[in-house]
Parts: sequence; C-alpha cells; structure tokens
Amino acid sequence: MNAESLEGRLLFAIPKKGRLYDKCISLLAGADIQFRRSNRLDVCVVLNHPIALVFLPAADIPSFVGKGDVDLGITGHDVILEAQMQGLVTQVLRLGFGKCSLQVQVPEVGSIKTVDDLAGKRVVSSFKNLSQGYFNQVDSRLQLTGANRTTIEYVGGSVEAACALGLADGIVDLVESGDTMRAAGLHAIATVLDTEAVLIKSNSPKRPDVASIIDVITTRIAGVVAANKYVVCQYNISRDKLAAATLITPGRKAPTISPLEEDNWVGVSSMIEKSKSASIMDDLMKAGAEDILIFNLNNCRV
Ligand SMILES: Nc1ncnc2c1ncn2[C@@H]1O[C@H](COP(=O)(O)OP(=O)(O)OP(=O)(O)O)[C@@H](O)[C@H]1O
Ligand SMILES: O=P(O)(O)OC[C@H]1O[C@H](OP(=O)(O)OP(=O)(O)O)[C@H](O)[C@@H]1O
Repeated sequence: MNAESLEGRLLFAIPKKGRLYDKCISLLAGADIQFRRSNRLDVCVVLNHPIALVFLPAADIPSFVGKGDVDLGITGHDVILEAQMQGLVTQVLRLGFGKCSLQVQVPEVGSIKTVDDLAGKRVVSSFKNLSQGYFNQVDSRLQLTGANRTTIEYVGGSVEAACALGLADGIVDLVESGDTMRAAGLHAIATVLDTEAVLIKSNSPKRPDVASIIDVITTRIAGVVAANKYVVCQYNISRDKLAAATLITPGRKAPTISPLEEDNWVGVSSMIEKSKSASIMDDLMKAGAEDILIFNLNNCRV
C-alpha cells in the first residue's frame, strides 16, 4: 500500500483489537463495507467505496480523528473524554455496543466503604485524566489540599490487581458484567461515567472532499444500529381491544393495521425495542392479543 492508493479516500479508524473489534467488523459487514485485510497490515482499502480502513488502538482513535488525520472513527465515549478530545470531534452516532461503566472500586473486605473514605489515599487507573477530574471534585468538597489530596497513578492494564498487590487503596476501571471486579475481590462504590461505542467525525477535517461519503456511511451504520435495536412485533386482536393494544405498541410513527378475513379482527404490525420485547408480549397477551410474532430486522432505514 502506498500513499497514492489512499488519495481521495475517506480514512475510517477501527479499533484493531479488544472489546470493540468484533462488533465493529459486524457493523462494517452490515453496512456492506467490503475489505480484505492482509495479515498484520493496519491500513486496507475498501473494495466497494472510496474508503480506507485504519486499524488503531481504541485509545488512540480520538486524537487521530480530533487532529483530522483520520476522518471518521469508532471508539468508546470513555476514551474520547480521557483523551480530552470532546471539543475536537463530533459524536455522530451512539452504536449500542461497548456499554459499560467507569467505576471506583475498593476491596470488599476492608475499612474503605465510600468515596469519602478513599479520598486522600492512593488510586490506580488506566483513565488517569477522568480519575483525576473525579477526585479533584471530591478533594475540593472535603477541603483536602497539598499532600492530603488523593494520589492518582497510571497503569496500562490489569488495573484490578493493583489493590491486592499493595499498589493502591482503590481503582477506577471499566465494569460490564462485574466478573473481573468480583474475581479480584473488589466492589464498586461510585460511578464516574457510563459509556458505549460511538461513531465520531473530525471537527477539523483535512479532506473536506470526503464529506458526502461520511453522510452515506453514517446513514448505513445508523440503519444497522437500528436493525439491532428494533424488532417487528405482529399480532391479531379484536377491534374492541385494538385501542388498548396499540397503546402498548404505538410504533415509531404509527402501527400498521390490516383487516383480517374474520369479522371484527385486525392484524397489527409495529416496530418495538428488542430489549423490551418479552414484557411487551406479556402486556399484549393480557390485553387480548393472539398469535403474537416477533421478527428480527436484517437492516433498515428509519
Ligand atoms: N467489559 C467491557 N464491556 C464493554 N465494553 C468495554 C469493556 N471493556 C472495555 N470496553 C470498551 O472498549 C474500549 C476498549 O477497551 P479494551 O479493553 O478492549 O481496549 P484495548 O486496551 O485496546 O484492548 P485489550 O484489552 O485487548 O488490550 C473501552 O474504552 C470501552 O469503551
Ligand atoms: O465487568 P466485566 O464484564 O468483567 O468487564 C470488565 C473488564 O473488561 C475490560 O478489560 P478486558 O477484559 O477487555 O481486558 P483488559 O484488562 O486487557 O483491557 C475492563 O478493563 C475490565 O477489566
């Protein structure tokens, strides 16, 4: 690959490994962004669009996009804030995956029970800036100054081991299921922020000619995200119960209602959020709906 083959192409940064990688690859497939990545090569051209994919560590993507070296990128909301790039990038879309929380954690067994107990002691994190910002506020509130302030130390990984190793009294790290935290004998005492993966674009693009392809890609990715978020719910119901049932499934604009061959019965079709489908089905049954079906969406534009 040479610089010439990237000429005129939108540069799109994708996390090269880690928690976001697999989800990003399925998102690209859903948006029909076709590429063949040679082994170990971190830049590859897209076969069916004027795009080149750049595979980078998730934590480096905000600054590449923020400085305009890359036009578009996928990374965590958390790393954008940690890199202090929120003013230099626009978060175009929330992607619905990579959801977790940055939490303050301390040993389950021990004297530290609250953030105020931890204040003034040693905290270790890979999110040094966010942790510093959080504890600056705690320290100010508790009027801790000078050597009495909380110490924040950076470590690049295995943060959860820091307390057991005697390096820290508490840590600030990401929690999804909580398995890592529990296995390390820790528990959370505060949440610094909730995060998920986002699509970002540069506020100072170096290649303004690629703006139209950014819109195409954003629309396609939004379609895949919506298809993952929604399902179609279809059911039959008698007309006298229709009003109550459509309150449960109002749809995005309005439900589609079609007459059935049987007198006084209609079929209803409506988009609902996948995560709420079980409770919506329970409610529809109580409201008198029959033959309730849920269909996954392959793709959509809504
Ligand atoms: N347990 C998790 N659940 C969901 N999302 C997560 C989780 N851990 C991290 N993330 C998200 O993924 C981003 C990248 O984290 P990850 O740990 O995969 O990074 P990495 O350091 O590049 O990869 P690796 O851990 O393989 O070295 C985080 O900033 C966060 O937004
Ligand atoms: O609450 P859980 O579901 O256990 O997830 C949380 C863990 O996931 C992330 O690490 P990851 O496993 O990606 O590896 P890393 O420590 O190498 O970043 C994060 O740093 C936590 O350690």
